[in-house]
Amino acid sequence: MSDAERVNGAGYVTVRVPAKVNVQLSVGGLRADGFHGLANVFLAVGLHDEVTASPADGLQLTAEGADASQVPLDESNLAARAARLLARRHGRTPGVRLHIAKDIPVAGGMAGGSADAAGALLACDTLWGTRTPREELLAMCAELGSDVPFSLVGGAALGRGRGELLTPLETGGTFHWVFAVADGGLSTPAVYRECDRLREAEGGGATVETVPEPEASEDLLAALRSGDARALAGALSNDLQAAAVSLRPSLADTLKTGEAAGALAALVSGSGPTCAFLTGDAGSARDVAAALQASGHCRTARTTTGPAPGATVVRTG
Ligand SMILES: C[C@@](CO)(OP(=O)(O)O)[C@H](O)COP(=O)(O)OP(=O)(O)OC[C@H]1O[C@@H](n2ccc(N)nc2=O)[C@H](O)[C@@H]1O
Ligand SMILES: Nc1ncnc2c1ncn2[C@@H]1O[C@H](COP(=O)(O)OP(=O)(O)O)[C@@H](O)[C@H]1O
Repeated sequence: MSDAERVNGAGYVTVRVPAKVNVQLSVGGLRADGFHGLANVFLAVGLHDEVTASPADGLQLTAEGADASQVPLDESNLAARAARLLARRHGRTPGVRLHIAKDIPVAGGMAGGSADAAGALLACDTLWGTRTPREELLAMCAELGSDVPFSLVGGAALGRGRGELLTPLETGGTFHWVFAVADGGLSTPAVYRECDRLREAEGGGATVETVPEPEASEDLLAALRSGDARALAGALSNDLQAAAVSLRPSLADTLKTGEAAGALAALVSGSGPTCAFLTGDAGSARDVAAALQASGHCRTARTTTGPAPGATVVRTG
């Protein structure tokens, strides 16, 4: 029997996966394995990719959406790597066609590739009827990338280690955000390297011997719990922001434009170059987005809310 016939009745499975913003990204020293220890507070937001898995004899990959041309469709694609990893775990061939409907900016600091990896794992597990235990799925996510476990889980969570060791966090309300999407991405490893370079240039060193172990901010966790946007605005932080701005100085103008238009706070999302603006309500978010759009300091400005649920099966047929 071919993989195409071995599908437990499902013709396709579509999984929806959210983007993230890091409301706190505290970066520790460079570890011997090339990663940095983090206190990474993730918030999932309502920009989504959808990954559809359907039976095929080999592994096929397609993508659609405004940024689809920037998505690698070779072996390096994180969704394809996820399908191969799951197939290997269950001793089967990765017979699947994966289609990515891409709405998360590519290389934008919003974990779009991680979203597709988590989406492909859940879609293939559902299509193949392999019923992988949640803990094993999370371990496979961590193998695929530091941010991938959070894409599966969604909501809000503290990521320790390199970001893969998650503790879910309570949130007391909905936060309104604007995201200024830049033209072109930034490479995550390059931004971490720039962070290390800046630390060394300041004379402090950049390794675990010299940089203190990062900790989650109690004020930030309390603001998330209470749902108080003003309190959250006062507690937002990103240790990679200076490095992202150093590599892309125009981001400073983008951040200022959103603040001047009434955002409660502005910060770079993860490794950037997407800039995130926290606002008090939906109306203020629309105003900030309009000002950003009119300024020409970004390619496009998107309004949305968080927290959003993690990877979810939304359609089967
Ligand atoms: C910066 C963050 C913040 O959430 O996200 P993005 O802004 O890229 O979305 C993450 O740490 C990105 O996580 P992810 O994109 O999954 O990274 P990985 O594939 O695991 O690692 C890619 C590379 O980034 C660097 N890296 C990543 C994670 C980490 N804790 N320390 C690191 O130094 C390493 O150079 C590593 O080789
Ligand atoms: N499914 C995917 N979607 C987007 N990028 C991917 C994917 N698979 C691999 N990549 C690679 O990962 C890099 C980082 O992309 P992405 O996850 O969108 O950004 P970030 O790490 O800034 O959140 C891209 O430049 C691309 O080469």
